[in-house]
Amino acid sequence: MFEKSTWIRLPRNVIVGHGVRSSVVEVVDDLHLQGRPLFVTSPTPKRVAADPIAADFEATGIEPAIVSVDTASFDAVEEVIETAEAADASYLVGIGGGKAIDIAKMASDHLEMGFLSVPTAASHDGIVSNRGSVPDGDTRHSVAAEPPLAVVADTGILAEAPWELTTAGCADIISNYTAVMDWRLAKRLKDVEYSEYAAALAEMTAEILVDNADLIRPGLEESAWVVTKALMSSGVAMSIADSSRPASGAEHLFSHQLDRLAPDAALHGHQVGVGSIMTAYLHGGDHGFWTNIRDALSSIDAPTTADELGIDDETVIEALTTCHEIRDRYTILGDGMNERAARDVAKRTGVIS
Ligand SMILES: NC(=O)C1=CN([C@@H]2O[C@H](COP(=O)(O)OP(=O)(O)OC[C@H]3O[C@@H](n4cnc5c(N)ncnc54)[C@H](O)[C@@H]3O)[C@@H](O)[C@H]2O)C=CC1
Ligand SMILES: O=C(CO)COP(=O)(O)O
Ligand SMILES: [Zn+2]
Repeated sequence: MFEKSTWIRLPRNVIVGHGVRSSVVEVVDDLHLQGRPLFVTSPTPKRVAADPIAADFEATGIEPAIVSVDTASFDAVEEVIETAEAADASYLVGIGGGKAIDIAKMASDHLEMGFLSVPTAASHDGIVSNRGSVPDGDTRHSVAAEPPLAVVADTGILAEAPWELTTAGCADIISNYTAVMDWRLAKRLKDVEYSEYAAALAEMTAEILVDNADLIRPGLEESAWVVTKALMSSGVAMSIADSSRPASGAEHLFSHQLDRLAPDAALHGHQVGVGSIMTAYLHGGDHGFWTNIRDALSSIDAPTTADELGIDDETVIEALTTCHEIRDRYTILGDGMNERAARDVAKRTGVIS
């Protein structure tokens, strides 16, 4: 008897393009959302997006509540939940980088309220996904959360964000190559749940981004367009899989461990990019495709070495040898690398000197 079933949760409206920031009010109307919104943001995104969007709401007689969060933590999620209850908010709007959006996602999951995702940086592929990532004890990876009802991505705002945020988004996408290799390996060795559609979409997204690398240049609004579409597509792959597997393998374990060992040293996307160079090497050896990953990253100005990440060599080795422990996710790292092997891969790929 056939007993499989699947439930794919995706946004109903996705609006991307120049000046679409001013469509948020209309999108809320289209979704039939009533009452007062709570904006979840952080200092710069508040200035560049949340305040002008609040003015649009005020012009219609609705005064949004606003909470500004600085770090991705359960305390911040709690603060948002309390603010939403105190303000009698009926839905949330996450406005900012990955952390603000993740906090909004997790709080809305808890509050059983809808939320909208309004990215101000094309820096990560959680813009659309139904995953939220907040450190919890010894873990640091995404968990199931509320998917956005709608995404409003204004390419004008995204193009004006610091360039490194965009290159981080590109690197988060390029890392899909190794994430999917890890997923296939885990399917073969451990028979984990696997979706060919989600894997193909994640890989194709990386491929299209790399093929369009020439269009990705600082200050070009078209770059924001190309990168944002890729981030959306990668997020959809995660939603199809109902897992971050299509976009997160050992390179993400490495990055999550760096977050714990060297907090705030580098952007998420940049860390996973460097991780991906090394895990590509582990998958393919000397003649593998790791040089393609490295070259794709450097073609869009993303870091390819520990030095460029601002992280010292020994921290890289520590992260490589311990990161398999932070999550029950089988990858090319297997049951862990020893120090000699870790030093060897990091040196051969030029990540450390
Ligand atoms: N839930 C998911 O599926 C995923 C979650 N993530 C999570 O997202 C986070 C990484 O996101 P990021 O955006 O890299 O970090 P972030 O949210 O910390 O943003 C980096 C900095 O850029 C600032 N910023 C944002 N927009 C700006 C603008 N327009 N102008 C100037 N500054 C601006 C932010 O305020 C922040 O200070 C990590 O916590 C990661 O785990 C990443 C991928 C997927
Ligand atoms: O960053 C992500 C995908 O790019 C989310 O993955 P994690 O589940 O490893 O946090
Ligand atoms: Zn990521």
